[in-house]
Amino acid sequence: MTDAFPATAPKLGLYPVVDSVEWIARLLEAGVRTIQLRIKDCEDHEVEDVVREAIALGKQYRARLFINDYWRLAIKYHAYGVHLGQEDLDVADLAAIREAGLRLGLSTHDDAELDRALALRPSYIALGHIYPTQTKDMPSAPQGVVELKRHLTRLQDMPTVAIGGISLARVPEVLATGVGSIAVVSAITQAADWRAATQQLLSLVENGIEPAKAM
Ligand SMILES: Cc1ncc(COP(=O)(O)OP(=O)(O)O)c(N)n1
Ligand SMILES: Cc1ncsc1CCOP(=O)(O)O
Ligand SMILES: [Mg+2]
Repeated sequence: MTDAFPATAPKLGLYPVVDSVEWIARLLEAGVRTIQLRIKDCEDHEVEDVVREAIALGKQYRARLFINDYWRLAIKYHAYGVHLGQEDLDVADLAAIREAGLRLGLSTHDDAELDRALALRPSYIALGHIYPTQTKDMPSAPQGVVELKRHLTRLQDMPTVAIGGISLARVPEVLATGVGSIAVVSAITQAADWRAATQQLLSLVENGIEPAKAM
């Protein structure tokens, strides 16, 4: 059996996914403790400064900062973790990520992808997209909360994250599935008042989550 990736918190809580150091800084200041830097379609050298700064901020706030896609830079600057999709798995050096001590989060959309992800023993598994989303072109249909709940039955001892089209109003029905974390982009970045939206999301999603013993 393959070695497991390092553990993360059993429940990751509110998990904003953002595309700049400015967003990382303001959300960490607002109390977010799980966050992802997601900048699409750049070469490593184009994003290196941003990734390095984001990782430094994550450490300053003792936050769980995941780098999407740029796993080489995440290793180079000792990020808390990396988030990879199924296509990324075909090219990333998973052994190097694990040996560097980084946590690994994986995207899944269906049972076959869940099988593949579980076999890799990642730190968390993300399930999506739950609802229609304007933020990313998705080739598949939204899975909805009934399918999410069915998938979660296979993930009893695995930290889980739901993503895709999750608005403040939809949070209660997503949380009712038992998922441990809610990842959002537009619910924060497109909100009329991002600070108020973040506080409302934090109190809904993190109410009742015990502080993790380890990061
Ligand atoms: C928490 C979380 N879940 C899923 C994704 C999507 O990742 P991926 O499939 O690699 O697609 P891109 O984000 O790279 O377009 C995510 N980023 N975060
Ligand atoms: C990156 C990603 N992966 C699956 S859905 C999605 C976008 C989620 O954005 P939003 O929360 O605005 O729907
Ligand atoms: Mg990706």
